Amino acid sequence: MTSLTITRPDDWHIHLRDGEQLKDTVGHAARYLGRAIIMPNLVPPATNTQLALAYRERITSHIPQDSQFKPLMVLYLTDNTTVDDIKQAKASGHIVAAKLYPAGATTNSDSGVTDIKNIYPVLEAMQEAGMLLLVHGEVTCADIDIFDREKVFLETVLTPVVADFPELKIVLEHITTKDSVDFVLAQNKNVAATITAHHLLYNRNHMLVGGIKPHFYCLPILKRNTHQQALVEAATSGNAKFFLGTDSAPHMKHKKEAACGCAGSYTAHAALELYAEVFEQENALDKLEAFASFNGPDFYNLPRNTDTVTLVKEPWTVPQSYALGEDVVVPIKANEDISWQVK
Ligand SMILES: NC(=O)N[C@@H](CC(=O)O)C(=O)O
Ligand SMILES: [Zn+2]
Ligand SMILES: [Zn+2]
Repeated sequence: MTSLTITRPDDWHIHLRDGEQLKDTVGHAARYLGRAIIMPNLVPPATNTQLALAYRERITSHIPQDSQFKPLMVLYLTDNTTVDDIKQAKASGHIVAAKLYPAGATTNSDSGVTDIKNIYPVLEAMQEAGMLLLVHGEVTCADIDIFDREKVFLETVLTPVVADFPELKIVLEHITTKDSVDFVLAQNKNVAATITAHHLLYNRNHMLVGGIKPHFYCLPILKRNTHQQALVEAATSGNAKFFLGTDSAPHMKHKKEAACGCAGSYTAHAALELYAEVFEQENALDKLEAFASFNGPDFYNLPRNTDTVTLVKEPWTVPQSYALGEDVVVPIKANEDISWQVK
């Protein structure tokens, strides 16, 4: 196959950052995505409607005229989020979900939730309002191994939440383990998951064998290849519980290539193209449209996009970096070829 036309895709988990970086991150995201769920882990985080809507304005000011890109905003949950915060967010019409960052689990999560019980009234209000809960699913206990943090989160946090809020729609974001695939499959229709391109393309050997590769360091951390294989099977299965969320997370080059490097991998320069490589390898290009363009809006109860984009098989070489404000970001597959591009 040398050309593939699908319904315009959306990205159900992306980081655009803020300030001088926005023109660059929005530029990449707005090239062909219809919508994107914009992560709220800014400094300071977007913890209320006013902050989220102001952030939305800053994003939209960078969307090119000819793009139809639409940012979907997310509220950052803290121990202090109130039921009223949820009601206001829902009423705004622009905030479609709230995000659970266990405090300390990932980049800019220090203001996150320290104990899930602290937000039980908020989860109740979200369930009632029909607002989705997005989850960074890792525990943060010092004595739990970093490779086990997602699995332990399923057992100790998510299992009770699903039992206590059966009507709450939950997206387990950027899943990295077979445990999460099995968990999501075992739940009712209100539990789904996003999968990144980098977790489909890589496992921890890519990050650690032959020298440490900081641009593969993201959270949840890349796991062993058996987990990678389970993710590939889930993504390419056509099952409606799994959909596209790149978790494209730009960090300045010098903050990644450092003695203590930041977590996050940048994929927005080639989001759909990277997934296409995986789906092609699996002989599953016919399933790409469901994963990229149908399952996400269906789960969010939003209309599917009505126009199309076309991928063509014309190899190109990824630049070694892209502008990111005053600095640069090193993308996934820097200096390597990608066989697909969006026309
Ligand atoms: N995935 C990451 O490793 N980093 C993300 C945060 C997140 O999504 O957990 C970031 O904001 O940089
Ligand atoms: Zn996360
Ligand atoms: Zn993320």
